[in-house]
Amino acid sequence: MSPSVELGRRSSQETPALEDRPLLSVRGLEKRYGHRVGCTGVSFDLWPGEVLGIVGESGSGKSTLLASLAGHLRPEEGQVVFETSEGPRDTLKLTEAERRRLMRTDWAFVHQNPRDGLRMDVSAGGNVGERLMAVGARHYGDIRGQALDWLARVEIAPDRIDDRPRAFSGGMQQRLQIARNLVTGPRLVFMDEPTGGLDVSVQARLLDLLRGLVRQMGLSAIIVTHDLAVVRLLADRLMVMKGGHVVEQGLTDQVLDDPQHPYTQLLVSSVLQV
Ligand SMILES: Nc1ncnc2c1ncn2[C@@H]1O[C@H](COP(=O)(O)OP(=O)(O)OP(=O)(O)O)[C@@H](O)[C@H]1O
Repeated sequence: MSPSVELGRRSSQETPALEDRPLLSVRGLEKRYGHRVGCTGVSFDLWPGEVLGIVGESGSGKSTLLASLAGHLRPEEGQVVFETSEGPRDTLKLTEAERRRLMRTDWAFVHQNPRDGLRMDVSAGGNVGERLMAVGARHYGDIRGQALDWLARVEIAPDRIDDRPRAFSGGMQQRLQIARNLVTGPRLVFMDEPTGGLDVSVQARLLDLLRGLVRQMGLSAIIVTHDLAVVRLLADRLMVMKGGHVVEQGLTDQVLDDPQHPYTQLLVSSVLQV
């Protein structure tokens, strides 16, 4: 059985070819905290293999948007339509069991703090293997083999496979979290400040690694960051947020080299002055 989530069915007649449709289609998304706006009026399409960066100052609504897209928060308005292997589904209308299945199969979420995305009392190999088992893998030798392969891909030495993440550095923990998320070949990866909280040299190595994996695997990803260097390296397209609104979106190089909105101009020039 395909590891892709089984959600809804449409006949091939009414369903155009997969490549003709976005992987994720978001319309009019709004999340409020009481009277305070978290994010509002957010609409965009994400195409297969595309990486979208979301940038903005602290409090602009980036994390709220990401959490709303990934189903961690319940938005009050809007649609988040994902192209499942069985056809498009509005993920805001999934049952809790369907949503959890989606998070184990087609979707992955890389948290800023690896502790939120790893099981700290389970070995490195176990952390990677657990996600494989969640999609049906049962053969111990295969699971350990794939875990070893993925540890190598994220540059963790094979002799650390039985160590627990708390014995790892911050950078290693983040690389392990990435291996745990990517081992099942998700089709869409959400990343919340994946290089945040790391030393500059560790950040650079992680970014390099992420860029390699994104390209090799043709991953579709949505990456929230306040760091324009991260989106310059990773994102095909950029969305700039301010006060819960998207103020500008477009191709990354276009937005960064020729920003149209005064807020984006400020954001870009403040980085250039550093
Ligand atoms: N749990 C919450 N309860 C009430 N208001 C919240 C909550 N979480 C976020 N907000 C508010 O929603 C708005 C957007 O916050 P959000 O955390 O999404 O911004 P952000 O761009 O991710 O900021 P940062 O980069 O600092 O994480 C802010 O006004 C914030 O105060």
